[in-house]
Amino acid sequence: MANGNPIVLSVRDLTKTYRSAGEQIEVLRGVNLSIAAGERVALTGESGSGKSTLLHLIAGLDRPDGGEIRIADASLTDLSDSGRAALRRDRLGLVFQQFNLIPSLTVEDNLAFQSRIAGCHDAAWHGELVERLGLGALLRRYPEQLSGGQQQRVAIGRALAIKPLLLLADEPTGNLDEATADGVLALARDLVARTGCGFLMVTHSVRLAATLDRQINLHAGLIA
Ligand SMILES: Nc1ncnc2c1ncn2[C@@H]1O[C@H](COP(=O)(O)OP(=O)(O)OP(=O)(O)O)[C@@H](O)[C@H]1O
Repeated sequence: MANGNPIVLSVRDLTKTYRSAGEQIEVLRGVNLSIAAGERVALTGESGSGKSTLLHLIAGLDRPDGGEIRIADASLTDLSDSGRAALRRDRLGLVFQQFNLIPSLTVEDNLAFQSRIAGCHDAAWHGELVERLGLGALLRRYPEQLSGGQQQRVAIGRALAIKPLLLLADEPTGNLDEATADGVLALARDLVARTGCGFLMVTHSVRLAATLDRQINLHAGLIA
C-alpha cells in the first residue's frame, strides 16, 4: 500500500445500521480502508459520524451488517465470537480515552496483562517498553496513584506488549491536556514505528491528526 509494506488491515464495503425502538440509524454505508504495516492513520469526522462504531467493528467488539474486515490474512467477519476474541487478544492492541487499566494490578502487572494472557510475554521487549515509556520508577504503583498521562502510557505499553499487527486507539489523548497529549502521542508514534504495526487513531484534533502519516475522514457513512 502507501508505504509498500504488507496490508495489516483491509476493510471492504462495510455497512452498519443500528436499529432501536422503531428508529434506524444507518451509520456506515460502505466503508473501504486499508492500512499497511508501519502506517499511522488518523480517523476524523464530526461527532456521531460513526468513528467509534468503525473502530469497534475492526476490533471485533461488534459485528457489521455487511462487508468484510481482514486483519492480515484472517477474515474477522468469518470468525465466531470466541474466534474474534482470540484474534483481538493475540493480534490487536486497543487504547481508549478512559485508560481502562485494572485497578487491582500494579503498573508492572497491568503492562504485562495482555501479553501473559496471549502467552507471548517477552521480558526483553517488556523492559524496552518500560524504558521508552519512562515507567521505570512507577512499576510498583497502582493506577489510582498515576496521572492521566502516566496511565495512558501504561495502556499504550500494555497494548504494544504483544507486538500487535494493528494498534487501534479511540481518542487516546481526549482526557489529557495539550502538552501531555503531545508527549503521549509522540511516544505512541515512535513505538508504532519501532514495532512496525499499523496504527489507526480516532481523534477530533486536526492538529494531532496532522502528526500521523495519513488522514482520513468519515462523513455520511463513507470514507471520502
Ligand atoms: N449501540 C448503539 N445503538 C444505537 N445507536 C448507536 C449505538 N452506538 C452508536 N449509535 C449511534 O450511531 C451513531 C455513530 O456513533 P459513534 O459513537 O460511532 O460516532 P462517533 O463518530 O464516534 O461520535 P463521537 O465523535 O461523538 O464520539 C450516532 O448517531 C450514535 O448515536
